[in-house]
Amino acid sequence: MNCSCFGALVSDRNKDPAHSLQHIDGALQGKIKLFTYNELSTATNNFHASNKLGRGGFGTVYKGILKNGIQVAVKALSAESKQGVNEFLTEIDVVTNVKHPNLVELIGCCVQGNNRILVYEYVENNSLDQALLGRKSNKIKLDWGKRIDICLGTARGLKFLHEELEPPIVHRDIKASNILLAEDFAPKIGDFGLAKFFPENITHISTRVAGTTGYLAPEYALRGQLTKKADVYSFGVLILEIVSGRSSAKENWGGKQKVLLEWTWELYNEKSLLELVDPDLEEYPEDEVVRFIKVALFCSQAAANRRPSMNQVVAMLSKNIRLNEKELTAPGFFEDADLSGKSSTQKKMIFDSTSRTINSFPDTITEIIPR
Ligand SMILES: Nc1ncnc2c1ncn2[C@@H]1O[C@H](COP(=O)(O)OP(=O)(O)OP(=O)(O)O)[C@@H](O)[C@H]1O
Repeated sequence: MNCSCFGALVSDRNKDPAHSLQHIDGALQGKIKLFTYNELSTATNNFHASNKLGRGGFGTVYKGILKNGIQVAVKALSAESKQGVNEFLTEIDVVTNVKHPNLVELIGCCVQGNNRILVYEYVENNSLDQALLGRKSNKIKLDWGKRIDICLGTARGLKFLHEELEPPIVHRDIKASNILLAEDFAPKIGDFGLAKFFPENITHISTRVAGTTGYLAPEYALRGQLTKKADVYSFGVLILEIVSGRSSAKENWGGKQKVLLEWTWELYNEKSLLELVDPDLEEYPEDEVVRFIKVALFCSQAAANRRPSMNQVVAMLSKNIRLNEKELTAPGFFEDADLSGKSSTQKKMIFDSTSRTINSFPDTITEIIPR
């Protein structure tokens, strides 16, 4: 599937900073459903607070009902949003025509005056973040069966982005708040605002580091090297959250100052991985839970080239690939990291999110052996 319909438009805009939104509006005609501001204002009861679904880094999301009765999520980008017209177009470019049951569908947009609004399919059951890690009132009871489906569905969505699109898409911000749960709890990956086109013929894109601390792959956080394997790393951290019901953003797991991944490695070494399991989970098959945790460790290895592809991850989760444990080289992978020139905030972010974890990596990690 080809999804590069707006590439030219984005680069035109780069050349011409005075490029007007009206001009863009013209360019979008026929490529995506264009809503008027009035249509969306009516759908959301004038963007009324009672319809507010949440607020993200780029603006506020409202629930709306279109004239034809279809429910939508309307993401109004704030005027002061860091997401400029380029990113807006990138988001549209990336998600238009990209359809998969595990991806949130972009239905249309509105580019009128200074308004930049995205219209997505409405996803019923809030974000995984709220359901799993949120306040008690927002929490949803997710049994082991649902958790398997969420892991597998998310993996299939990512596999689609990485392996089945031309050019492939690296999401760049896989995290629990970007996984929405449908009525039947099927996961849908949303928020493609940070996604970039990723042609197969280059090994990585060196780019401004975006994404969320705690989920960031070390080579991406330290060197800005972005490959599909950065998403694989984040997905590994996400599996740990799903199995444990614990947030990767906190650093107090295992009774000491430890991030979730660090604690998991410790439990792995002690052969007590089941301690990680969410205390809210009443029944679960132990061997399967351990397998999922090990897949998470495969995914979040320090060395990007040791991480599996999403194709392999789907196979590992569905038990089509046998896991085998072998000696490997993870520690010291980033000893040569050059942090000169990084601001103290950048250094803190890097160390918080990655180095402490990397330093505690054991000598033995697992390798995938196809059956
Ligand atoms: N398509 C949707 N259907 C239902 N609710 C949605 C939809 N999209 C977003 N939401 C709700 O709006 C909230 C904010 O979403 P948004 O994508 O703007 O930010 P985020 O992912 O939480 O954070 P960030 O922008 O920093 O990544 C989500 O947590 C979710 O509760």
